[in-house]
Amino acid sequence: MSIPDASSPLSPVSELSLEDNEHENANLSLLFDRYKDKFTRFPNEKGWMGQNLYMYQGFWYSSENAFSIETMMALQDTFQAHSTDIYLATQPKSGTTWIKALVFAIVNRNRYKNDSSTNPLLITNPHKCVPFLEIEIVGKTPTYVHANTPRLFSTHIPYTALPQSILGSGCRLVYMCRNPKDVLVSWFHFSNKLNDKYHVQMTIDELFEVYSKGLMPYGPYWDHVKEYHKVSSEHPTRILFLTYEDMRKDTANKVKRLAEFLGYPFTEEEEAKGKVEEIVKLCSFENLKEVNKHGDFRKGVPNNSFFREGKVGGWNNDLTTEMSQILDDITKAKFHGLDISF
Ligand SMILES: Nc1ncnc2c1ncn2[C@@H]1O[C@H](COP(=O)(O)OS(=O)(=O)O)[C@@H](OP(=O)(O)O)[C@H]1O
Repeated sequence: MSIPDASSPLSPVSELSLEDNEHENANLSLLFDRYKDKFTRFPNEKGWMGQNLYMYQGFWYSSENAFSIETMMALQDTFQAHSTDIYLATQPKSGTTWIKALVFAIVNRNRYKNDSSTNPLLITNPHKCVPFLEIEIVGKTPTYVHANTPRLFSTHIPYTALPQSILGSGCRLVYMCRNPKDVLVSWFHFSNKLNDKYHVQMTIDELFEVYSKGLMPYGPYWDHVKEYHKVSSEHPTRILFLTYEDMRKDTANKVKRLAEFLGYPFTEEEEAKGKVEEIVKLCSFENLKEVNKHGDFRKGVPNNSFFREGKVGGWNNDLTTEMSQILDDITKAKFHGLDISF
């Protein structure tokens, strides 16, 4: 696989923008109406933010937003993967934004110079550099993803619910997971930044209650991780399984591993020139937080809501000893016999 060089046509940064518009919303509701009859008959329960979550093939989905059960069903019916695509899969709050930045930076390292007038990572949210798979299907097609190869997408969809064309395409997929206690606490702070959008607040006790039952969008957390872990151990050249904690501990070596896996290994010359460290710095929490101080990713979702403290083990400040023990017990039972540690 060749590395795009500086002579490849550049995508203007303006093309990376994925703003809502009325026309797209109309297309979206037409498309989604098709699935309503079906999913409203699925088992449902109240979960995150008091939303009705629907159970489909063992996982819970919300409805009527871009990350919905309708979107997932529409993707299953229509999405066409390319064998050169790269997919980044995560449970929400597990480091999605970071892995998007890293993979975008690795793949495009010869396309964008490290200057703040051209490099998208110095201008915009990593979520706009690597679109969610969901956005593609709802008509908000960013020109960037078609203009450049490989196409980069991210998704929170569980492995078994991915569109068949992804499963059969032979493309590469990176999965990143994170300590479920830090994931819960990250959800907690993020959710309460979305008051304008949802007009609800959840206490940590309320969130703990639904989270530990798996009643979150794309939950249960544990089953999501287990599925990707299993397929990664069966197909290690196609699916790379990473943890947020390992990435944090040894970012430079993990970036090299990631680059190799993706087919974009660093040359000796690049390493000697400090290219790996440059990418680590470009995608660091501090840098991305600074770039995303202002503005909204979507209506009611501020860019800065994706950058809180980026710590390993920060759950300590918000969870009680009892909550921690309950989550540890669930994790121990669910991950029994698997080499997953945080
Ligand atoms: N560059 C970088 N390095 C390390 N950590 C980072 C980085 N960018 C974001 N974060 C932290 O990731 C948490 C948000 O998770 P996600 O990006 O998965 O959220 S989302 O699913 O896209 O909504 C959230 O974690 P918490 O700080 O614990 O809430 C972010 O702070």
